Amino acid sequence: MSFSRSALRSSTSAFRSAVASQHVVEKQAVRSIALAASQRTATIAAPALRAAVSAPLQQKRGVKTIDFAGTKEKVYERADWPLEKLHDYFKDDTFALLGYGSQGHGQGLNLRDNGLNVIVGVRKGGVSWKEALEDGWVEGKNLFPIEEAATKGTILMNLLSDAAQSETWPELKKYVTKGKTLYFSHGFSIVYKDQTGVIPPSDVDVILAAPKGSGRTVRSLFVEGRGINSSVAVHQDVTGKALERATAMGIAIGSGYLYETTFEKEVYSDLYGERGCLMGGIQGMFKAQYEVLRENGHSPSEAFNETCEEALMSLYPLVGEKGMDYMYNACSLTARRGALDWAPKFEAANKPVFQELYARVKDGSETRRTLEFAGRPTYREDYQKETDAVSAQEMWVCGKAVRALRPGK
Ligand SMILES: NC(=O)C1=CN([C@@H]2O[C@H](COP(=O)(O)OP(=O)(O)OC[C@H]3O[C@@H](n4cnc5c(N)ncnc54)[C@H](OP(=O)(O)O)[C@@H]3O)[C@@H](O)[C@H]2O)C=CC1
Ligand SMILES: CC(=O)[C@](C)(O)C(=O)O
Ligand SMILES: [Mg+2]
Ligand SMILES: [Mg+2]
Repeated sequence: MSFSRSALRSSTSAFRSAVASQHVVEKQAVRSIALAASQRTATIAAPALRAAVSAPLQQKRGVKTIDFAGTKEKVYERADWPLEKLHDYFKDDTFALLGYGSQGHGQGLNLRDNGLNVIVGVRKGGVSWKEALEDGWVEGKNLFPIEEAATKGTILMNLLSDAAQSETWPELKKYVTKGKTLYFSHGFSIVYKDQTGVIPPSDVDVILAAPKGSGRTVRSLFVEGRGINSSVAVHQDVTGKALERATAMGIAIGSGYLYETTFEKEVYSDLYGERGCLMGGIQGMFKAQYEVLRENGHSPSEAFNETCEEALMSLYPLVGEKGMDYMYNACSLTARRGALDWAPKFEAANKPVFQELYARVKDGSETRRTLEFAGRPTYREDYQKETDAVSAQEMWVCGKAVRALRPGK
């Protein structure tokens, strides 16, 4: 008897998740030598390993309420859902992943590697269709036009673009029938229903697992045996099991930890964050700093190194790894003194901008703008023009040259 591809995949991914869980245990210093030994033999004894690893982990953990800086919040984790449990839980389900953008790619491949029954539904002949074929999805087997996938699926994963979700809803809602589960990775369509028109029938569970990062990272962390943080929420609970289902799905798509929230809180914070510190804010802050350096006679490379390169290659990764205080302590006393003095000034200057942004997210202005933009017949060209203009900024042209000089390139 030879190994089937999916059996192989599920045993290797079981190994990955076991190894990832192992990291957590290591950190807690409760790792036993016996477990380490079984980990080394995992490739030849995956089922035995799974049993050996998951059983003790289940007993040791199970913490559901964690104190985050004085506020207790609910968190679910991968150790609660060993692969066998996921397989059993979803044994009668077909995940119909509708859309194959950044999230469709990451979540779809992770579900597939976890050995779950997943099919992809995208427009035939579109860019996503081609990309899905390149990723090994097979037409007629696990790759279908959207309507066909929606018919076959028991769990409809709406991973179309947010604008396309509202555009396709009049057609798609026919397939959202009693007993199915409707899943999103964003609260957009549901929360801004007055703008999107997405109002699910009252006899289906409506759930969310929203990775807090790019779909590319959803995939790369999973492949490394780690897992992304995701938010998890329930909009409609018909079965009484919606939260459990959302949690199981969050793990199945490759999350490591799941943070419980609501659709509303998820979408408000997400739209706010990406416009702020995650994307819009850093572009604006970098550019302002760079320009003042240039206005004062500094060369492009000096301005870029002192603004972007040092931030991204040296100091920010330290913050990510061990916190702001660690990064401060890794810098000179001179730098620390100045940063402590200037941080409150930046905070005061930025806070009104953040307040305005949050209000615009909450009152629907930001989603209205997105839908209006995506509805323009020329939106692709318009978008390209705007991002080309960013790439053409001297700072990023210079950045290209600096990146090319990184040792090891
Ligand atoms: N990008 C990310 O990393 C994150 C995204 N999310 C959320 O996940 C969801 C999916 O986002 P993302 O993965 O970025 O995908 P995109 O927003 O890039 O959307 C891409 C998909 O939508 C399809 N699509 C677009 N227009 C239409 C249409 N009119 N009819 C049918 N299909 C259409 C595309 O198909 P085609 O190729 O055929 O055009 C493609 O498969 C969104 O809700 C988003 O907010 C959440 C967390 C992070
Ligand atoms: C990657 C992510 O989570 C974002 C920035 O919110 C998004 O792509 O919408
Ligand atoms: Mg996000
Ligand atoms: Mg977002």
